[in-house]
Amino acid sequence: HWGYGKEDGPSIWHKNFPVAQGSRQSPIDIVPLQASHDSSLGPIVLNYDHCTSLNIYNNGHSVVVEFDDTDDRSVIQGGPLDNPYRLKQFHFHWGGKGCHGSEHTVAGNSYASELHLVHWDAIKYRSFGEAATASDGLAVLGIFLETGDDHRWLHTITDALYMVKYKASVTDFKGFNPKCLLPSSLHYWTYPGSLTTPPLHESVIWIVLKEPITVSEKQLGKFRMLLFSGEEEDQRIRMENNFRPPQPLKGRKVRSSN
Ligand SMILES: NS(=O)(=O)c1ccc(NC(=O)NCCO)cc1
Ligand SMILES: [Zn+2]
Repeated sequence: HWGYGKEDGPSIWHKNFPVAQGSRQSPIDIVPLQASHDSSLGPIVLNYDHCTSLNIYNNGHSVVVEFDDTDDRSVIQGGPLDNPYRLKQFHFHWGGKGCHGSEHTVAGNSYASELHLVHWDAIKYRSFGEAATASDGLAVLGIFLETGDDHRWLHTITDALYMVKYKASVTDFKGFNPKCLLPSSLHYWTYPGSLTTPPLHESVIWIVLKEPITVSEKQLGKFRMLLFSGEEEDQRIRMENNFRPPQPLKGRKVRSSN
């Protein structure tokens, strides 16, 4: 199976997932000065007030908070999107102690971590699975995390991580609204890309916020106590550096909201 190690990491994924060498792969290095400002790009609008988080689980690659996406209770719309897209889950990517772990980079600089809020177009497609294989089926909102002061709301998540230490462990996680994880500005870059993990489907409209949120090294350290490995496995492999490096732009245009 795929992972982030020497033998099963991003440089090997193309063997089982040839689209890894496709024309619209993610993440990318975003070069602000080369992004084209597009005045037709309106603001993104997040309607998360009636969102219903269900559980938090360790899928062996990241820690994921899942939402009830059986109706349009929490959606993202506006910006480059033609329809409202339903929130399905969010998860993180991070580095090892002291080194960086974001997936997207900005003018070659990486952040300590990156949060992905994954949405799908439930107007046009009947399921997440169907949307995930369509060229415009998914919209992922990327938020950079930099280290500094404690984040006042992230502890709700980090306090639950000990419950999902091992791969495939899951626990209830109700009443969490990810709106508390947004920075003050919703200015963004947007470009057509892919899932950043296998199956690497080229089905994502990426919306990457320019402003990072600040979390403490202590809070980020709690993500690193998670394990890639399952409870029954004898090897205990710390979950860290679960990020794919930037991929070739291949002529794609990155647009800037403003
Ligand atoms: N890192 S990412 O591009 O945001 C991403 C989001 C969803 C997936 N896959 C997913 O949601 N599969 C649904 C069932 O596992 C993979 C990568
Ligand atoms: Zn991700």
